[in-house]
Amino acid sequence: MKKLLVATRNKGKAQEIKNLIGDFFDDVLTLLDFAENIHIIEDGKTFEENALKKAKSIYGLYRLPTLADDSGLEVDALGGRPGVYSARYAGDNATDEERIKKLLEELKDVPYEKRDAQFVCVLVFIDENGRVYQTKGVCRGKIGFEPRGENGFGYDPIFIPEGYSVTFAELETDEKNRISHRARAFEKLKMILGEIYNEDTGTERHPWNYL
Ligand SMILES: O=c1nc[nH]c2c1ncn2[C@H]1C[C@H](O)[C@@H](COP(=O)(O)OP(=O)(O)OP(=O)(O)O)O1
Ligand SMILES: [Mg+2]
Repeated sequence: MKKLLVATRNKGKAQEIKNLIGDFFDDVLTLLDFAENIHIIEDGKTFEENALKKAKSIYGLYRLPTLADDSGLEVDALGGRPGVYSARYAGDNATDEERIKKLLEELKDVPYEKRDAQFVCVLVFIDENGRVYQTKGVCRGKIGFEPRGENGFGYDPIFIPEGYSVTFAELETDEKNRISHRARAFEKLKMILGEIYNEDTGTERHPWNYL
């Protein structure tokens, strides 16, 4: 019975991770399944630092295979903000709606041509032996002028991925999970998991190729 612990409290993110992880693990648990109220302070300056901190904190407690996802939205017109502060952009206890409202307000005078942005996802995986692996995925797009769609979570209702005219929240779950920043980071992670857990792939084990 192979377990994976996912160091997240975000329901939407947890669901996507369960859809994206594949069948390397029999059981995928998140912090939402734990009785204890584990709280990790995300004080890193980069997605990489925060993902590593989340993964190490949980691995240190349970010594089981552990995955952390640190992600966020970088808006070109704002010099990359909110970036690593995406979750806390409108204060610690704000809702997704409040974060979206604040971002739209900040961008109210920015024309469509200048509303480029990207979602970034950094995954850190620590295996049962304590080895650390990291992957990253980026998805470019535009910030819309008003929220549209009901699917997904977070900033999905205002993010229009490149090549589309609808928001992430208007896409079917499966479609978002084919093209998102998280999907791209998972494609690389799954190559690594394939090498760690299916030794018969015949490929050499050089995880740094996937950074
Ligand atoms: O696909 C996405 N679609 C919409 N919004 C997204 C996405 N991916 C990240 N985001 C937003 C949510 C949150 O405002 C921030 C991530 O912050 P981040 O610290 O990584 O996650 P979190 O605090 O919500 O949960 P946790 O740290 O427990 O995993 O970027
Ligand atoms: Mg967080």
